[in-house]
Amino acid sequence: MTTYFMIAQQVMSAFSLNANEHNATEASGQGPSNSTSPPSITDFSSLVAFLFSFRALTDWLMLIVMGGAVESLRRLLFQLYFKIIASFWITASFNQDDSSYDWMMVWLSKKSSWNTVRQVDISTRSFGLNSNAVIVPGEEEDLSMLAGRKIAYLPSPTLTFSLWYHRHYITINRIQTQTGWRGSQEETLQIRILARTHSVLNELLLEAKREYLAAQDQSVNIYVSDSNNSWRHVASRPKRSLSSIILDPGVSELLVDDARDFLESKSWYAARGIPFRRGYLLYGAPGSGKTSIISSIAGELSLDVYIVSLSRSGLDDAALSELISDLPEKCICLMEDIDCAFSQSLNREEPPPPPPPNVSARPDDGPPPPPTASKPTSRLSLSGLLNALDGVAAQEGRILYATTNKYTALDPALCRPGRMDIHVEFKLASKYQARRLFTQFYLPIDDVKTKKSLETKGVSKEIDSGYTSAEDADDIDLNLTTSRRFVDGPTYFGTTHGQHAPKLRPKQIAALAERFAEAIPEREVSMASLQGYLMTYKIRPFEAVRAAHDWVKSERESRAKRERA
Ligand SMILES: Nc1ncnc2c1ncn2[C@@H]1O[C@H](COP(=O)(O)OP(=O)(O)OP(=O)(O)O)[C@@H](O)[C@H]1O
Repeated sequence: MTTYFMIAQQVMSAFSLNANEHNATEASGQGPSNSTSPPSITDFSSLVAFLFSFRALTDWLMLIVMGGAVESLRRLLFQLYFKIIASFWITASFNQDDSSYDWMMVWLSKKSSWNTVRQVDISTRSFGLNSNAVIVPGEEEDLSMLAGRKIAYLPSPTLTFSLWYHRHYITINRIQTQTGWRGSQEETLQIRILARTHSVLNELLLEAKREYLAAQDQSVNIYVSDSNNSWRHVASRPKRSLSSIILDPGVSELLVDDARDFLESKSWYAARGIPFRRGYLLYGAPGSGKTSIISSIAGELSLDVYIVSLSRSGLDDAALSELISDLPEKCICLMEDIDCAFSQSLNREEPPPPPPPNVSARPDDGPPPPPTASKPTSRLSLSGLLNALDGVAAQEGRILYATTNKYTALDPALCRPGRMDIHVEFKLASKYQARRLFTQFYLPIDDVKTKKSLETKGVSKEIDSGYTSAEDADDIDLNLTTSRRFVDGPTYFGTTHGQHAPKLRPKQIAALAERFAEAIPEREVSMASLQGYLMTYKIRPFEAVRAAHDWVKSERESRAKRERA
């Protein structure tokens, strides 16, 4: 320590000497010099010599060691302090891309404490919900008819919020981090709970998940793969009842029962060492209900649907394998139009198609060449697809549905059991289907049920069933057309929603449906076109029956024209 005093003395004496010299110069009348006069060389050299003397060096060393020790101690104390504090807290982070983030955001948005917070974010994001789980109080009554999107309070990302949950103090932070140079942001929700054990976090998570799923009970979640090969939630669709899809007798039951049985048989598969996977190949005519039945089954079994678009640009074997292995344990994986995944036929034995004819070589007056297949956009190979379906990385528990209109174009390896366990053909409409579609179209069972339940609750208000209340259908003007010309109003074609169909008695509908089915030839038109036809007669069931013969004739003609072309 004495060294420090000596150094200080040396420095002081050097400077005081300098100052004396400076004063003396000014006093002698020579005025201040422009250049600052340096301290004398002997003083500096003695100072430097002193600073680097052995005694000084040991003192320096001691100073460094002591400083280091004090700093280490300070850091240690702080670490200890944070560890002690952290031991009272449980911190959970929820990444924006994960479903749990949506659960928590919906859970938070429903906390009444947001009503009193002074700084909040307002959001119209539904977090994957179709329902009114995310709303600002009072919105339901005032704006629900007008607002397509519900609004909610969310914690502002700039502040830390706190609330009490089951007598535990919780702080909430929304952390936004810049992820790319293009300014894209990633958000993490961080929840800290003042608790010693995880039980309160478990409770909170289960509550959030339960509430979320309850709000979502009436919808099916749709996920698609994005360009980064990760799954992104894109929509929640209302569940479609199985009875609304009219297939040949037994087909719906076969598909649903088999899938349900599969989901309950995990241990059976494990005991026999068989991969716990199931594949269904739905093939046949376009517009025959393949996609519709899959979405219905998803609703029936409460499964999310993950759509793999095989023709997506940039999708290669590795990306597909990554996507499939990233599927959740129980879900539906849907590959639509599996035959269109490749530019070439999905048959390994078939040679590739010949190159398109040279345009200049074509005779000028010759017929135009047949349209060539569109350019391949995905870099997927058949073996890549086969590996993704049942390779080592393939996800257990998933149900695969593949649809195609060209069954014979598929490679046998793709269709073999283990990859596609059940193949179901979807044919063009039968008379049975036509009859049931007609009945369903003009006798909406759900509306009848809703009306009944409202009546039993004593609600006298007439509900809008989409049907006129004419009791006697025979009184209806059957020649009513959907095209109307008002004196001053617009001219339009189609059926406006305000126009209602006559309310028919079940017996009348059955008789009409029978006549309608007689007019529809067996397996000639698709269910989708039948549905389209009935839509044009939405309010005119009698006319729909009367015009059915002509419609079938015109359908045949246009099909023949298409085939000739
Ligand atoms: N069997 C059916 N019962 C009720 N509606 C049907 C049926 N088949 C088709 N539809 C209706 O036709 C439309 C198209 O059906 P969907 O997309 O399910 O057919 P698809 O067989 O998947 O056609 P594609 O092979 O062209 O994809 C839907 O609006 C659906 O309501």
